[in-house]
Amino acid sequence: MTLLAEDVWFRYGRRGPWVVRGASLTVAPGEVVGLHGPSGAGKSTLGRVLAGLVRPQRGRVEVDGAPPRPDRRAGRPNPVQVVHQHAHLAMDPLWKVGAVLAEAGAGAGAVDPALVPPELLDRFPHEISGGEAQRVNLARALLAGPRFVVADEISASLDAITQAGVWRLLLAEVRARGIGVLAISHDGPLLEAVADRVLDFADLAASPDRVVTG
Ligand SMILES: Nc1ncnc2c1ncn2[C@@H]1O[C@H](COP(=O)(O)OP(=O)(O)OP(=O)(O)O)[C@@H](O)[C@H]1O
Repeated sequence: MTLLAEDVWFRYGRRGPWVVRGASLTVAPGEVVGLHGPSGAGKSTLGRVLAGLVRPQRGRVEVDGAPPRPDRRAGRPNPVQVVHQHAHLAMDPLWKVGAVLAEAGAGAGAVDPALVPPELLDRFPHEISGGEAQRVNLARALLAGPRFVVADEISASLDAITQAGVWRLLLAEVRARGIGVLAISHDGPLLEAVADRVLDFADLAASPDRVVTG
């Protein structure tokens, strides 16, 4: 089961500039692939395309031969889960952490206490730190039983020690479960430290003679 993007083109609106221009990549099970590039390059957009949250105008995205999407009839979540940079924004401020995780399917003992310590469960999002909130979001994504995780600048707002802790926990979980990760960041050294290989967003673009016009 591989996450595959082949010659993907994406733009916002019918006349907007191409943000993703002929990108192709694969992420294998258990592999951590870094995606590096400057701010505004289109990395998050490509991440959203890979998770099936938006459809490319051209090209294809597949997980094991099928587009990534939830199977609501079978009650199966999307096999590609996204974790975003702004952890607190991804949580309902009126829901306690325990309720957030229960909604994601957490039964007793389903969440590794190293990831979300039990004392956090009875707190509201504004009562936990940014690093703790990001760990809750990682736990929520993992509860969906994903085959792949798009980790989009997940540690950009955290200090170095908290950043290292979040990555250590995520890498332990994905290695243990054979989950593939696309780690998106503008931080090259971070990606070199956590990823098996690092792709440069600029290198994913089609050569100039293949650029689509119109
Ligand atoms: N919903 C949207 N509608 C229109 N344009 C958008 C939308 N989202 C992003 N863009 C534009 O697409 C381009 C790529 O944005 P994107 O967020 O994918 O870049 P990025 O490389 O992830 O940047 P960053 O590292 O700052 O998050 C930017 O020019 C941005 O303004």
